[in-house]
Amino acid sequence: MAYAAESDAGLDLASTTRQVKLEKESELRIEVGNDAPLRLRLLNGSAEIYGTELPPEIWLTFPPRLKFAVFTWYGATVEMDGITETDYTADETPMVSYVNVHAVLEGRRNRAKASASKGSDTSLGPRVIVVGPTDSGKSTLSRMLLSWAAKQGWKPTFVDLDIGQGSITIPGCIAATPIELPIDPVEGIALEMPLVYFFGHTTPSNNVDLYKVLVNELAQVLEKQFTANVESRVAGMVINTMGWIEGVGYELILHAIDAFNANVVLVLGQEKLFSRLRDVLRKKPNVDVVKLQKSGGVVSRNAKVRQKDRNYRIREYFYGLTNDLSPYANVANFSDLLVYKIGGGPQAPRSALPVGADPVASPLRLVPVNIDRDLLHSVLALSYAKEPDQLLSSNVAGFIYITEIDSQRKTVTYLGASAANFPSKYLLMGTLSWLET
Ligand SMILES: Nc1ncnc2c1ncn2[C@@H]1O[C@H](COP(=O)(O)OP(=O)(O)OP(=O)(O)O)[C@@H](O)[C@H]1O
Repeated sequence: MAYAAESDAGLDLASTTRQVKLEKESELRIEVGNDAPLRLRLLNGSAEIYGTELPPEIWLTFPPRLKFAVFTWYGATVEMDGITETDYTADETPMVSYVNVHAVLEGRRNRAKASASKGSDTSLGPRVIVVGPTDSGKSTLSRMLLSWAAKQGWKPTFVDLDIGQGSITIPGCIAATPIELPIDPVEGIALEMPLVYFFGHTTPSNNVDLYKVLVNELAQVLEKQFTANVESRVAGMVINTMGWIEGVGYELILHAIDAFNANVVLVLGQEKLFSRLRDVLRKKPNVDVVKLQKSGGVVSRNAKVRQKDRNYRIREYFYGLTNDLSPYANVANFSDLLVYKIGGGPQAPRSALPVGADPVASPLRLVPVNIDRDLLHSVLALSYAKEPDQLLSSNVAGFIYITEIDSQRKTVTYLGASAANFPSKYLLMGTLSWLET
């Protein structure tokens, strides 16, 4: 695991170090200060961060603003060095109910594995979808369930449908990746080759039809992979969702449950959503709807903080969590790039339509984008499509950030995360932009 480890040598530990003793089944909740990282180590006992065990004695470095909890099942002492925004211990947590869910999922994985070894190719592991309002701890619970499963040697698939605050790649995308090791508390998910679809907006209301198409596409690709890969199939998936639970948001939850054939729905922190889903899903005997309590440690984030977090995620894509990556600045000719948007475009004039029909915008229409200064500061996705008509159904290899447009020379300057060639000439654009600061 890529822990940010350091030795003690040469460090002045006198000023801000302190020890915290944690009783069994309690947690230390921390918000790292805004300006400097925090170092923390486990001195004795055992403890975990969102399902991943801490190594004994090794200092870990947590970046500014990170919010997390160190939980212990049996008691532990940890040492901290640095300034926190807040830190306090809490002995009331929903962790026992969360680990009970994990135990039930383990049972299902074992049963699926046993039936697969008897030759059944219908052996399906649990497909868990985590739903609830914003800031109910959905991502955190998803992460725990994945890390606990990986610790037992399973390779569950993580599906992140949260285009606002996802944890696999930049905002505006839905994505999936296998989890082979407990998730690193500092670095997050170790990515080999995540399967990423570019929606291009941070709220689904910009194009609900496109969002559904991409969810279906991702679900179908995973279904195919599961058919070929018993290990993934029996480990199942954990699907994280957005916090939009009313109106269209609610419809999109039902759509995702159907698309992925979810068989366990975990509802965090909202009675109303739980009873609505339980009533609607009663028709499906194979789907269990389970209500879980929200942790008191979950930190609420307002719209401004969410926007900032999105910018950090984009920055992290190009520069790494601790500025450890060097992006590539490149120049391309306008003619080298074919940029498309999905949705909108000129509507058919009323005169061209049958009497009584209303002109509607076409949400799935491919619209070529002229390269001009409007593209400045846009984040574009590099599609695997070989032809324009594959753009809707193709996943993406990565992203570029447009830093300069020279209309006279007809060149575009952009930042890319790697020097590798683009997978094709086709790029996708949405409303995602970033101002590098
Ligand atoms: N027990 C805890 N102690 C301290 N911080 C926590 C705890 N649980 C969650 N958090 C923090 O609270 C924040 C919100 O949690 P999380 O991202 O899991 O919520 P969410 O429901 O997925 O939010 P969203 O709807 O925005 O996706 C995160 O920064 C997370 O690290």
